[in-house]
Amino acid sequence: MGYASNSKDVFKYRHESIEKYNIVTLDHRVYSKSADTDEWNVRRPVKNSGTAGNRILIILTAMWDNCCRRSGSTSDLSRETVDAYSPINRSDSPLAPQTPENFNYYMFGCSKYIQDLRSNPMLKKILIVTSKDDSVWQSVTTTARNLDWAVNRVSSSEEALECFHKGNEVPAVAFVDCRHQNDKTVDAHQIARSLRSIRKNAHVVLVALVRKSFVVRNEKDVTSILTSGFNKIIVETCNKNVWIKELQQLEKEDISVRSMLIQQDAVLAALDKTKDLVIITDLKHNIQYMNKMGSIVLGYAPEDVVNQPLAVFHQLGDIDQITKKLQKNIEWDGKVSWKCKNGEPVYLQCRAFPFRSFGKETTNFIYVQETIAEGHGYPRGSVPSIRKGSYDLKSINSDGAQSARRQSLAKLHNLPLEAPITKVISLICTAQENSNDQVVQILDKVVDILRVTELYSSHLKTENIKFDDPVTSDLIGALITQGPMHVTSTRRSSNDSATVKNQPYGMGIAKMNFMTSVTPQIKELLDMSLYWDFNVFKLEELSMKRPLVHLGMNLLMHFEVHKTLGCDERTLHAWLTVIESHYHAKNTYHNSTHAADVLQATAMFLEKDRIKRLLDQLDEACCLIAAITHDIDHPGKSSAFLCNSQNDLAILYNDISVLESHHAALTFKLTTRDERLNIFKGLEKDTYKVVRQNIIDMILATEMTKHFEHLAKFVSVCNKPSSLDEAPVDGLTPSDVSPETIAPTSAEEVNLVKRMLIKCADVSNPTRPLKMCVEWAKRIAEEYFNQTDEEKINHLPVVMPMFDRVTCSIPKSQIGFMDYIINDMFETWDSFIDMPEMLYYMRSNYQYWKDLEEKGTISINEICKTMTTTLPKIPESSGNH
Ligand SMILES: Nc1ncnc2c1ncn2[C@@H]1O[C@@H]2COP(=O)(O)O[C@H]2[C@H]1O
Repeated sequence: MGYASNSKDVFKYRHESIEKYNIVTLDHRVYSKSADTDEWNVRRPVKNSGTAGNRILIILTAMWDNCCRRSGSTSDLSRETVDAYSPINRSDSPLAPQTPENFNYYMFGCSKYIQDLRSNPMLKKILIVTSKDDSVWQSVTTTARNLDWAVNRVSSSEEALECFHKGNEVPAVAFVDCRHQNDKTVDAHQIARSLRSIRKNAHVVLVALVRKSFVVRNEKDVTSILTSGFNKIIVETCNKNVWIKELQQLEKEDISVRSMLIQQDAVLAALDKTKDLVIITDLKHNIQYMNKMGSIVLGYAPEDVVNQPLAVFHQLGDIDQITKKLQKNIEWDGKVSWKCKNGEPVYLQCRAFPFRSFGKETTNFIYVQETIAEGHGYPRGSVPSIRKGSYDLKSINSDGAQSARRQSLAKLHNLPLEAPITKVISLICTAQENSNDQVVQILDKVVDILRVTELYSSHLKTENIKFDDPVTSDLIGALITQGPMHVTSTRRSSNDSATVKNQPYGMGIAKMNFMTSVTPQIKELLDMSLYWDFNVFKLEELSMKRPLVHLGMNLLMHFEVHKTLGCDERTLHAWLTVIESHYHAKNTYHNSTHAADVLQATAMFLEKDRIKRLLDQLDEACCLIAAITHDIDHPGKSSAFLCNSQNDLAILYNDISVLESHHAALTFKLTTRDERLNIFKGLEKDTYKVVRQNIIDMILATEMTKHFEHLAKFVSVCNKPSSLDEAPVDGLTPSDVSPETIAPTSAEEVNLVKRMLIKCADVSNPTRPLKMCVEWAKRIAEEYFNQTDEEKINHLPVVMPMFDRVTCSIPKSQIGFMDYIINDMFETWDSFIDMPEMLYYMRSNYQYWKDLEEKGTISINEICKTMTTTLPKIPESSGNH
C-alpha cells in the first residue's frame, strides 16, 4: 500500500495500481500515513491534478495482503473503509438478486471476463442534471455523443433520481451542475445522498461540475461535495479536448472499475447460489471470502471467518501440507477435516488451488469442496416400478378415504357419523337388544371401556406396573412416561452445585460431508444394504462417521425417491449431507449411525411383499425420509431430561412430545429454508401437504410414550385376517360390503402400518445379529449413563437411577426392554410382513442376555469378553434376495 501526499504521487499510484499493483481507485480521498502516530489519515483532495479530484487508493480485499507485501507497508487501514468498498463482502449486494437476468451472470467461468467487460457498452450512459442548458453542457453532450456515449438530460433533482429507478435505463455516470449556488431545482447534495443511500446505486459515478473559483477558494465546499457522495469534481470548461480527456478517463478507469465490481458482484452471487462450498484466502491463508454454502456447512457467519487464519477452522494438522503445496503453486486434491462452530469435525472432499488475479504471481488460494461428482457410484433405482407414477392422493388422503368409508357405513347402519366410537357403541347397544342377560352384561362392560376417551392409550401406567427388577422398571417407566419426572430428592446427588446448562438444541451448526466418490470398500459394503445383517458400524468406520449420506444415497436411489419427489440427485445429496450434519456425532447412540440403521431397517421392510402392496411410491419416500430424519439434532438426553432441566425445547413444546416435535420441525425447517436442499420443491402444493403430514406423523409415532397405543391400534386394526375372508355379518354377504368399509388399505390403516414400520425400524437393534445387538446395547447404555451423570451433577431428578455406569446390569436392561417392548411388537410385526431372520436373531439374542444374566455378567467389558465365543450362526434365509 502506498500513500500520496501530492498530485504527482497520486498519479503515480493510480497508474501503477492498474498496471502493476491491481489497486482500484474509487474515491477522491487520499490516505496518507502520519509519520508521528503511524496512523492512516484521510487527506483532503489534492489540487491541480488536472481534474481537481484525486482518488483514494483502495485495494480489493482479496489482494490486500499481496499489495501490502509488495509495497512493504502495513495494512492497518481501517477495516470499515475496506469493507465499504471491498467486493469480498458483497453477498448482500443489491445486484445479487438480479443476477439470473443479468448478462454478467452468464459470463461466470470465462477467464477473460474482466478484460472483456472493460468497454461494456451498457455502462456508457451519461445523465446530465442541470436546470440551465449552456455552452458547457453543449460541449459535454457533443463530445460524449461523438465518443459513443448515450446522453440524457434532466432539469431537476426529482427527475434525476427518477432515472435511477428505471431498470435498464440507469445511467452509469451522472454529471450534476453545482455551479449555481442557490439553485433549488437541482440540489447536488440531495441527489448524491439519496443515490448513495441505496446500495444498488453504489457503482454510479457521480461527477460534480463546478466553477473554477469553487476549487481554488473553497476547500470546505470541495470536501463537503465529496463526502456527500460525489466521486469526481470537474471544473467547467467548453474546451472539447478537456472533455475528450475526461470522458476517456471515465471510460477507461471509472467505468471499467465499475464493470469489474459489477462482474464480481455477479460472480459472488453465483457463488452464493452454488451447492459447492467455496473459501478464498489471501497468500497468508487468511480467509477473505466464504460463500453461503460455507456458512450453512460450517455454521459460521461471514463476519466470523473473514480475515481469520484458515487454520483456525481446520480440525487436523494436514492443512500445513496443503499450504506447502499451494505455496509451490501445486494444486491439491483430497479430504479435509474442517471444524464446525460447534466443534464437530466435517470431512470435505476438497480441491485447493492457487489463483492469479493479474500478472504472474499468485494472489489467492481457493478451496472448493464439491458436493458430488459424476459417476458417484450410487446404484440407480431397481425397484420394479409397479406403482410408478400412481400418486393416487385418494389412497393417502385420509379425508377422501374416510368420507367414502362414512358413506358406506351410513348406508349399512344408518348411524350418526361424527365419531366412530359412537357408532360402535350404538352397534353394541343394538346387538344387546336381542341378547341374553349374560351377553348383555358382558357388552355393558365393553361399552364402559369404550366410553373412556383414551381408547388406545397405554394400558401400562408406570405407577401400576410391577416390574420384575428395578432396571426394567426404570427403563420402561422412563420410556413410556410423558413430561417431567417428579422424583424425590433422595434420587438427587447433593455433592455438586453446578447449575444446568441448556444445550444448544436449536438450529445448531451445519456441517457437511461432501464426497466425490464412494470408495470400493464402501461400495462393496453398500451392496449388502438390503440384508438384515448389514453392518452399519463398518459403514460408520469407513465413512468417517458419516454413514447416513452414503447409505441414504444408496437407498434413496434404489427406491427412486428423487424421481418420486421430482428433485435432482445433487439436491438429494446436499439434503442428506445437511441432515446428517445435524445429528450429533458425540452421542454414543442417537447419532447418524442410528439414523442409518433405522433407514436400513425401513428399506428392508419396504421391500416386503405385504408392504409393497400397501404403500405407493410417495408413501415409500415418506417412510425413508422420516427414518432418515426421525432423531435429527437429538441431544443425547431424553425428553424427560429436557423437561426437568427446563430446556428451551421443552418450553417451546410445553413438555409434550418434546424431542419428536423438534425432530419433525427441524426436518422441515432445514429442508425448506434453502432451495438447494429442498427435496420437496418439485412437489405440487397439495402433494407436499400430504407428504409433510405423513412424515410428521411417522416421526411423532417414534415417541415411546405412545408405544402401546400404536401397537394396540395396529394389532386390532391391521394385524387381522383380511376382513373379506371373514364370515358375513348380520346377513350381509361379502359382496354386499363396500370394499372401502373393510378393506385393509384404508388411509388410516396405511397410516397405522407406516407408524408400526418406523417404530419397529427405530428399535430393531435387539433383532439384529448378536454383535450389532450388543454394540447397540452398549451405546444406549452409555448414553443413559451420561444422562444420569449429568442429572446428578446438576441436581436434576434422575430419570433412570438404575442406569448408573458402576452398578447397572446391561443384560437385565436388555431383557426388560425386550420383555416389555420388543418381543411382542416384533412377533406382531413378523406375522404381518414375514421376516424370519429378524425373529431368529431376536430370540437368540434374548437367550444370550438370559444366559449372561444367569452367569451374573453385568458390565459392558465383561460382555465384550464373552463376544468372541458366543456368536450365533446366521441362518440361511437372512438375505432379502
Ligand atoms: N437396546 C436398547 N436397550 C434399551 N433401550 C433402548 C434400546 N434401543 C432403543 N432403546 C430406547 O428406545 C427408544 C426409542 O426411541 P428413541 O430412539 O427416542 O430412544 C430409544 C431408547 O431410549
